[in-house]
Amino acid sequence: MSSSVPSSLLPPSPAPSTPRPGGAQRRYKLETEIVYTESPDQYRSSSVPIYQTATFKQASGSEMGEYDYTRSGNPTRTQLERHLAKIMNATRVLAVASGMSAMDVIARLLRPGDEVIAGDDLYGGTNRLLKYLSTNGGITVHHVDTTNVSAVTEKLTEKTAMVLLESPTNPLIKICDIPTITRLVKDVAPGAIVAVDNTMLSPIAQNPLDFGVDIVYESATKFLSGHHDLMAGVIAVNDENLAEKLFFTVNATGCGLAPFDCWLLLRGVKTLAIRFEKAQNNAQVVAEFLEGCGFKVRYPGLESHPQYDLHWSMARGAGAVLSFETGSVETSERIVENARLWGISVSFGCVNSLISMPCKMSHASIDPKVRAERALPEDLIRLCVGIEDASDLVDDLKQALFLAGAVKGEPAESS
Ligand SMILES: Cc1ncc(COP(=O)(O)O)c(C=O)c1O
Ligand SMILES: N[C@@H](CCSC[C@H](N)C(=O)O)C(=O)O
Repeated sequence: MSSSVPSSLLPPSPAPSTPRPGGAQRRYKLETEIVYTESPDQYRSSSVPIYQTATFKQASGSEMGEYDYTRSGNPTRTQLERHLAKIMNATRVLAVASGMSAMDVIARLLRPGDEVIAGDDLYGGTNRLLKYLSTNGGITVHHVDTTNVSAVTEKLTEKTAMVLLESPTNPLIKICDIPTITRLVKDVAPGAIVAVDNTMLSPIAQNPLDFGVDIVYESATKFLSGHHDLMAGVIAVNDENLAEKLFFTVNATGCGLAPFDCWLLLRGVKTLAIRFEKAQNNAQVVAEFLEGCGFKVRYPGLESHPQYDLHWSMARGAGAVLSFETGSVETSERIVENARLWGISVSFGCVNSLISMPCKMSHASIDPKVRAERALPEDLIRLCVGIEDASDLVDDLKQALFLAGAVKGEPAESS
């Protein structure tokens, strides 16, 4: 990289941290790196300053500074991107306006005639964008069961330009073998990009870049920020050419994350480890409770999960999102409506616990016929577990299940 390239455009270094100026560099454990941010601020401010500005003045008409215009680069965004690069084991991270914006930037690598292989269970918004591209962009999209490696490889051809994976999937919590699929894609279609949506786990629990995938992206609206107070997306890569292509689109389309949202995300990410651990512990308690009630529960923390061993070979945690079926849409609706502590809301990764019916909410944009073909149960309830007291969460579910007629017995403490 030439030294004439402004540092706003340089790949953020995943270099070790230097907690004391001039002191020895050291790579700390992830939980430590997450809270430690390096800042070149002239006043050594503890919190990274918000550069709430659209433009930057230049020294003269011919001498251009590091930054000129916030669409192209902003110091607060640079700090965020460098921090995320460190915790995502990436050489370059791009912070954009939302998770779908991240997906859009990645999708602009595709050309008419290209083929994409994606899951048959995936976030509804991703499905919608892929559908749009197949209808209007000359892209062929194959939706396959990614838990079956052969189902993916059978669709690989010289036209395959991208393989798009979620693991766990949203909302059926299916797990795919990311390292094996990546290796096979690289063997058969070396030019194809493997992109993984890591939103369900975040870098604290899984890092697909370590398995050799080309791109990891996340909706930072979820765990990374953690409070449902901003929309953001992040794209992480280790290939500088790829990074430049993606950055071109970010700059050309103007989807870079705004300075205040960068600051909020930087603030939120510092508590990721502690939030995630608590939410995940709660999710385990809730999953075991529901399984104990006799429901079919989908959660990789349960040994009954069909890809339990595979999941734990890739991930350091089970996450805080689980889903279960009740056998009846009406029963599920009653459960959702009787929950009090669990907010009826889309999204996940928030400190508050949420309950939803994917087919009516987050995945409503998928045609009902397609949902049926892909065996997405209409009665599915998705729980996005937060950091409240676990017994309060279980008590609230107990009373909702009882009032909905989904379980027999006495309602729990539900005054
Ligand atoms: C797995 C997954 N990926 C991507 C997205 C898109 O993120 P955003 O809502 O930030 O655009 C979502 C949710 O919206 C999601 O659940
Ligand atoms: N109306 C929104 C729904 C957003 S769903 C958000 C999140 N990914 C989830 O899974 O809950 C839309 O149409 O995109």
